[in-house]
Amino acid sequence: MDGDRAAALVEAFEPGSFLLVAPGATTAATGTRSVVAETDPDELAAQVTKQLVDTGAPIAVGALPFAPDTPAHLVIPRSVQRAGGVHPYRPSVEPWVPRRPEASHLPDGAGYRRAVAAAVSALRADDDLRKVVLARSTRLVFDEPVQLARLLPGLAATNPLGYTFATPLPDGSTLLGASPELLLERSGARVTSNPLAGSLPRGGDPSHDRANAAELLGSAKNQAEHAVVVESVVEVLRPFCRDLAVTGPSLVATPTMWHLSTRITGELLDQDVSSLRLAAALHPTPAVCGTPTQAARAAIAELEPFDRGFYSGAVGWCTADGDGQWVLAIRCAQVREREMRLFAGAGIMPDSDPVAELAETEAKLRTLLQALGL
Ligand SMILES: C=C(O[C@H]1C=CC=C(C(=O)O)[C@@H]1O)C(=O)O
Repeated sequence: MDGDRAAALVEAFEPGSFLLVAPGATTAATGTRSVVAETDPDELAAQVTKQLVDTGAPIAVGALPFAPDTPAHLVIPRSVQRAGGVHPYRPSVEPWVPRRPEASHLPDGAGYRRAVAAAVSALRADDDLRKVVLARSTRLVFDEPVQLARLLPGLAATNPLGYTFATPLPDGSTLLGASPELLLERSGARVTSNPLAGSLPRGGDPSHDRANAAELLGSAKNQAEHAVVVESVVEVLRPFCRDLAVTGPSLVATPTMWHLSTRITGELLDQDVSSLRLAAALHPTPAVCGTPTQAARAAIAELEPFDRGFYSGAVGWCTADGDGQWVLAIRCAQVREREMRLFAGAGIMPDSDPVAELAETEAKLRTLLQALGL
């Protein structure tokens, strides 16, 4: 059965290789024929297509970073295996149950609330600045190396609607996560994006949970935060597509969060434009950066005390014909030996409440903390 094949791919994961477990498809890639590391989006897409054509490899896989001056890390793999969806999925590998790690936070809770308050002041003082996404990072140090192969199956199993991924980074570390958000998918001429923005944590009991969902749908702040993202995705895709259809917003749930979600679909005018080129054009959407992009980037550089690296970039794959799937690198961590750096951000609007935004990042961090049993 295809589900069994997909499960076998998930459970055969080895550090250094690539895995993307999407709702209807599982993609695994191992080995490195070559790496494309470019900053310019046109050059990146062109080089990846050329290498795919030259080598005959079925797909390129990898990650785009957050910062525009950091090169992407795209790998032409030696071997690719693909299967359908894995869900419903019960892992047969024993989960990794680490002993409690040492934890440190950058910034700490008070520091994050101060950064949100500063962003709110900037947003209120400047009519052009509409939204800034501020992130924080939690560093966990375990007493043994992180067991990626025993962590991934559980992460995939508990996120059936999400995109569970692991991808190698240029410094030898791994980016691992379970993203709820599809940046861009291209299949032939058909293009789909599914921006999420505007969130509330899931409630503990069913009535609290339903109340949070209703509150999110009725929240003017969250609807405005969401609209900014949809507007930007439509604006970027419009020149490439005919017949853009926008459906939403509706609610989607992850195990830890409620999100506002809009589905945007279109038909490509020119099929020479690859999924990678489109993903690079969309990136960074206001779901991870803010709007306008340059001003939001400047605010992030001033208010976030760490380099995002590949967090809030994109992870995915692309064929020589240009088809592919790219998801936002969120609900993720960078893993190296005994260390995991988790990241979570929240969209800050002029009426954001620092306490609520901190709680939102705590809930987002739980995607990985729960998979670790913490
Ligand atoms: C930036 C993150 O989430 C984004 C995606 C969905 C909802 C978001 C929000 O409501 O703030 C964020 O824009 C993250 O999880 O680190």
